[in-house]
Amino acid sequence: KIQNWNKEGYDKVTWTTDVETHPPWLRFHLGISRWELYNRKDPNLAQLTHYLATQHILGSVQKKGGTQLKLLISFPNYGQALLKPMKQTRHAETDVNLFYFSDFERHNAEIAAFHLDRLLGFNRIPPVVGRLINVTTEIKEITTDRRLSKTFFTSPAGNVCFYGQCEYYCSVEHPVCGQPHMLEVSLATMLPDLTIAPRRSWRSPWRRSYSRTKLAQWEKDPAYCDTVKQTPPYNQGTRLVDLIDMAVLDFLMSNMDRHHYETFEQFGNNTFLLHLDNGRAFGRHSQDEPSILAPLQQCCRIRRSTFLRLRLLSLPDFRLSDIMRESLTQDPLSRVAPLLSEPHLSALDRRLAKVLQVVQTCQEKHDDVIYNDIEGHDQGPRSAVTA
Ligand SMILES: Nc1ncnc2c1ncn2[C@@H]1O[C@H](COP(=O)(O)OP(=O)(O)OP(=O)(O)O)[C@@H](O)[C@H]1O
Ligand SMILES: [Mn+2]
Repeated sequence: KIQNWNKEGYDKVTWTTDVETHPPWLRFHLGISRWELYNRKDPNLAQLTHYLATQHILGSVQKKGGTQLKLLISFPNYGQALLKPMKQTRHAETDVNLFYFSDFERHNAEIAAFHLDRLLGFNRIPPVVGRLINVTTEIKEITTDRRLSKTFFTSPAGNVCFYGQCEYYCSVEHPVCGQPHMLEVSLATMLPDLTIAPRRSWRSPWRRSYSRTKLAQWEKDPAYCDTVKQTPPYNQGTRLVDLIDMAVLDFLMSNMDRHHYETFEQFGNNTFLLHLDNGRAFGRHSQDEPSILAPLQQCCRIRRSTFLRLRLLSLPDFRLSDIMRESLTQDPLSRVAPLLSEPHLSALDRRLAKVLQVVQTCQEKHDDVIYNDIEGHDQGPRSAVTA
């Protein structure tokens, strides 16, 4: 209907202060709290991902920031998404001779990370959904980005490809290709603009060296956590256990690339940590990377709520691999092929057992391992099991 569209293809804005009139992305933005990005029971979540997966794409341009190629997608209701393309076949394991900092990003890792983070009860990753897009009609023919459009070509196999302009892997040797037009991508809901909700970026104390030859301090000093514990903001509140939550998430999905994390500035230091950028997770299922658990192992501390959730997910009736498999079937791309192969799903169970083993070893040596974050809080389903 012509009257509902202005000339650029955007919907007519009819929002008022009434939430009922808001598009899902705006509800999501307005629902961000000091403690979590979204409420897991909020029906808007399904709406939001449904819109990302189905709405007409109005604009596709390259997104600046970061090192690998990604696009910013615009929708008629003024919503936006961060697109990461499929760069390697879904189940390809990372080359054993590639360093973590040379690994390609995986679109299915972004999707699976969102599901895992939510099932762990964290709610710290912006909702992500998979989509099959037409590279020709939904990027090439509509982009206003000259730097991007210059990089399109037809491959020898007759597929439509592009590579964009960025720091790593943006070259004709690393093309992103449709088949011949259709391409699997991940679409992450965009956070509120930085002008509205500025974020602070923090370097992780357990950041890797990003060098072929050097070790980071935490890899050399077994008492490293003692220093961190005394350093603001880790010396107060939940920041240290939040970092350990992040390490647990990363160990489960084998993400070695957590160099930074972000927080919303307006909430100060007393707030949750955003788990952005999970594209290098789920690269390998046949091996685990114990060093990712260093924060837990070295600090011997974990939130009670996290510990209880992990124990629950290790029980046969709530097995992590089973609920992940189930959860991932809600994603539209699961119709093309499962988003995580069975070996990746069983790796989750194996790693979960390892996390619980580390906690147990800690408890044998210390008596302040479990950080009680539950007392005085709403006794939600997380407390269904007692420690
Ligand atoms: N959902 C989102 N909404 C808004 N901004 C985002 C979102 N996800 C990521 N960003 C921002 O985009 C930037 C790049 O994203 P991302 O870290 O995923 O890319 P990258 O190429 O892997 O970056 P790097 O090479 O630095 O690890 C980040 O600085 C982050 O602040
Ligand atoms: Mn990255």
